[in-house]
Amino acid sequence: MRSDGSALSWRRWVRSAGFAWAGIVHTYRVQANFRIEVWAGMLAVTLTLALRAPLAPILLACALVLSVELLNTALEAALDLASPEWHPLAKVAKDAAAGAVLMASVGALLVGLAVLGPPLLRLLG
Ligand SMILES: Nc1ncnc2c1ncn2[C@@H]1O[C@H](COP(=O)(O)OP(=O)(O)OP(=O)(O)O)[C@@H](O)[C@H]1O
Repeated sequence: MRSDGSALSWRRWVRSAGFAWAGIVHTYRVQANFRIEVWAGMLAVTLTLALRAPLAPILLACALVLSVELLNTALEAALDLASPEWHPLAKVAKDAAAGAVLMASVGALLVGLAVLGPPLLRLLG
C-alpha cells in the first residue's frame, strides 16, 4: 500500500518535472533575453570555477535571474491571453514584471563583480 503511494507520487513528480522542463525549453526558444541569460550564467559559472572563487553566490544569482525571466514569460503569456487589447492594467503588470527582471539582472551583475572582480584583478595585475 505504502510502496504504491510512493510510486504514484514519484511518477507524478516526474510528470510535473516534464511540464516544468517544457516551460524552460519553450522560453529558451522564444525569448532571446533568456538565451542570453543562460549563456551569461554558464560563462559566469565557468569563470568562477577557473578562478576558484565562491560558487554559491554566482549560482544563486543565476538561478534568480533565470527564475524571474521564466515568471516574466509566464505573465506575458497569461496577459496576452487575458488582455490581447491594450489595457492600462496590462501595461502596469508587464512593466512591473520587466522591472523585476531588470532588478534581478542588475543584482546578479553586482554579485558577479563583487565575487569575480578581486580574483580577476589579482590575475591581471
Ligand atoms: N496588452 C497590453 N496593454 C498595455 N500595454 C501593453 C500590452 N502589451 C504590451 N504592452 C506594453 O508594451 C511593453 C512591451 O510588451 P511586450 O509584451 O512586447 O513585452 P516584451 O518584453 O517586449 O516582449 P517579448 O519578451 O515577447 O519581446 C510592455 O512592457 C507594456 O508597456
